Amino acid sequence: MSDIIDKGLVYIVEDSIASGALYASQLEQAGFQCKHFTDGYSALVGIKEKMPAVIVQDVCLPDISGLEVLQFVNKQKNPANVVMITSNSSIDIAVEAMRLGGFDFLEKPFTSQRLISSVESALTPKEQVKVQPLVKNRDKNQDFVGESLAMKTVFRLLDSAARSKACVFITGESGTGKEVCAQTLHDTSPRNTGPFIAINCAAIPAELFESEFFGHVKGAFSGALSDRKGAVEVANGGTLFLDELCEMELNLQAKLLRFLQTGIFSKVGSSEVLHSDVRLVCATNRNPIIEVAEGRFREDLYYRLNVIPVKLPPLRERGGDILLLAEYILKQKSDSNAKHFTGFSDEVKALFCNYDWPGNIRELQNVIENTVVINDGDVIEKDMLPSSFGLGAVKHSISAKSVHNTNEQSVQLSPMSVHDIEPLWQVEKRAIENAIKSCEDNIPLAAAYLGVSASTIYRKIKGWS
Ligand SMILES: Nc1ncnc2c1ncn2[C@@H]1O[C@H](COP(=O)(O)OP(=O)(O)OP(=O)(O)O)[C@@H](O)[C@H]1O
Repeated sequence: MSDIIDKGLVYIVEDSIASGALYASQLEQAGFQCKHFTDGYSALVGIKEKMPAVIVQDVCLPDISGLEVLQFVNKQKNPANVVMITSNSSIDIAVEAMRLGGFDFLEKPFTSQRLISSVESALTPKEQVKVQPLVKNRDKNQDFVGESLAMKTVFRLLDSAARSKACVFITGESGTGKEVCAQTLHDTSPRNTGPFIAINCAAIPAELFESEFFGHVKGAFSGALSDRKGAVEVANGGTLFLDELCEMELNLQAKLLRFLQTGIFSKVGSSEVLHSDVRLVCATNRNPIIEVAEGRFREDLYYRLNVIPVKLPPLRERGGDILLLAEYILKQKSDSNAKHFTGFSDEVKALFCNYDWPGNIRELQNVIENTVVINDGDVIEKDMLPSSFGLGAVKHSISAKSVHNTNEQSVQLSPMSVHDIEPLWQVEKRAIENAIKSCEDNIPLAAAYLGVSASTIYRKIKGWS
């Protein structure tokens, strides 16, 4: 026993004497020292006298609210991380607590394993993390570039989110950097020594999703030739990024919710209960509120995941960041293609600043890469830009809507033989393929003109193969 003692002091703030004693005994067995307070005021006095390593507290206390205790802790010099305990009816308060800087929340009833792993991850001191504009991700060779007010707000939010374990829900148009944002959050969090596992919910066939997510045992289904770990298990101690979350099927949403509430799961084909300590970060380029309203996404899961919402602004709303990113990308692409470009002409800068960038940073990357690859020189001039960029800009100045209207008016409807009627999916396939071709294989741009998200196009393409 002696080798596991002294992991640190934990304050348990819980009005139920029986529950407080239970948590204390579970944590003490894991090597923590515990002190139990049965009301908020005595906890405040204890915190003032000595800051513990971690505080575990019920959000509903008999005298003051758990949120007040949390705010008090965060005003102290070296604040401890606070793990909130909630009942099902106080989830809203727990979510608010995460926004106010709480570290994690445990929904009653929870297992001792869940309590211990949450307290262990909360041991990391708060000062460790700092997300700066122009963050450098050394391992990934990927910066998160931005100096605009809109992006500074995002960085501030990531800064406070990084130190907690709370779920982060990233929304934004396609190509706005949701994955870079998730990676940056992981890299700047105390979990950065653990794995960062990204799953694209749109790219995994529904029948394989559960196994990809939770793993399977040998023989669970035909083709399951050996045991396999799923993303949840592989991401243990790190971050699990669920991209295109709204594409997840409803029955899997129920399983994800259960995992979030309990921290436990079973592999497909097995009843063994496993535990994993992951931080969930989700992203979608759909509007989750509409998905919930239209019954495609579970409301309870949405509120569970949307603890810290991060909205990435479209590139057109980032002002000076357009040129900052353009210069950053130009350097990358010039270096990787052994070219010597150092900047853009004033005319190109003005074009870039006035363009709408429906495909956001991904589109900016494509435009610059295409230009760099087929040209030489020091400065990018207007006539070096790919024709698709000019096309997009002109279309935008007329407005995408008016382009669509013009097309609609020019279609002549005339009766045809029933034998000439094409199945709808073929008409759709042709329209999509034509759009992609017209946009020189730039799928986000094609999606923007077709009025759908890029993920819809990727999904359709996958469905044809
Ligand atoms: N702020 C940024 N700084 C540097 N590079 C960026 C930034 N934002 C996005 N990128 C780059 O733009 C490309 C698209 O970013 P990412 O894949 O993260 O977008 P996304 O929003 O997840 O797109 P989608 O919704 O289509 O999956 C990536 O190559 C990424 O590295």
